[in-house]
Amino acid sequence: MNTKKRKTTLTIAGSDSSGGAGIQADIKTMQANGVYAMSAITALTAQNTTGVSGIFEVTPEFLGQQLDAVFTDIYPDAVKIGMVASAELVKMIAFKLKEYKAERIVVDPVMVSTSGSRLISEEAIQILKTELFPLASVLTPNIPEAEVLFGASIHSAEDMERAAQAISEEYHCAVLLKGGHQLNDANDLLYAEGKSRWFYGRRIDNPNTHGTGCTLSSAIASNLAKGYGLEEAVERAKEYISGALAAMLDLGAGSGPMDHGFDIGGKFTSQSDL
Ligand SMILES: Nc1ncnc2c1ncn2[C@@H]1O[C@H](COP(=O)(O)OP(=O)(O)OP(=O)(O)O)[C@@H](O)[C@H]1O
Ligand SMILES: Cc1ncc(CO)c(N)n1
Repeated sequence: MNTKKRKTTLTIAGSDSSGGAGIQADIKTMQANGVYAMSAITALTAQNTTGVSGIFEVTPEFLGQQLDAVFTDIYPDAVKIGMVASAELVKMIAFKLKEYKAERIVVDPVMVSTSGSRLISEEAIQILKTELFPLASVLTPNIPEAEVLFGASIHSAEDMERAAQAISEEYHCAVLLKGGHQLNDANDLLYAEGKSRWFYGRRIDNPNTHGTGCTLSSAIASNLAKGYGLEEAVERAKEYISGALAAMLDLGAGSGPMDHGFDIGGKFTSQSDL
């Protein structure tokens, strides 16, 4: 009998019925990056490329049950956290991650969907800061989220540097400030262990950007699970998202999903470089 092992990842996030963001984007990304994907769902959303029409949260107890089921059996090598709408759910996640001593935690502080719907309460943002950020290996805010955390607006590369450093120092974790909301380029800034590094991206002329944030954070978690250091994990994730956007999939009436099936030559799925 020939059996094999595989590196494992867990996404703790909301479901997107249209499959472009949330749990579905995370699982597609993890699969495409060669790791085994598991999920603990915080909420169901009724959502498509044009907007979010409903949110149905699970109870904190049921989220806890999902986390117990995963951690006591197939222990994840890395964890990605996405949409968590309420303070009680955030508290449950923090409690379980500490109980199970989870490592390699990527926190995407999802606040508003690509289509403009609010996905988190004000109270939950406060609890995220105090309970979950300190457990993170890296936080991945976009520019509007970083403005909320930094408390000032961000208009330039220098503003991004100041904000990433301030957030990193305040919450004692690395920060990847994503530049997808800039007009002319798609450069992301990593601030970790007292130094910053830019990851330059060519801006791809594709209006279908539903789930870019979920995809990037899941690709980073996959790479951390595979054993890459943070900088290399981000570099490879940036390459992955650029490829998924450049594949120019066009589905739905609004901002459509990316293409996770573009991995020509198995560069991302390969386990041989581990
Ligand atoms: N048009 C684009 N061309 C190239 N890269 C892009 C483009 N849009 C976003 N990205 C990249 O996608 C990643 C996600 O960034 P973005 O700022 O869009 O996240 P987000 O706003 O959290 O995503 P979401 O829309 O899912 O909430 C970053 O690496 C960013 O540079
Ligand atoms: C469920 C879910 N998580 C995250 C996002 C962010 O784009 C979204 N639109 N939906």
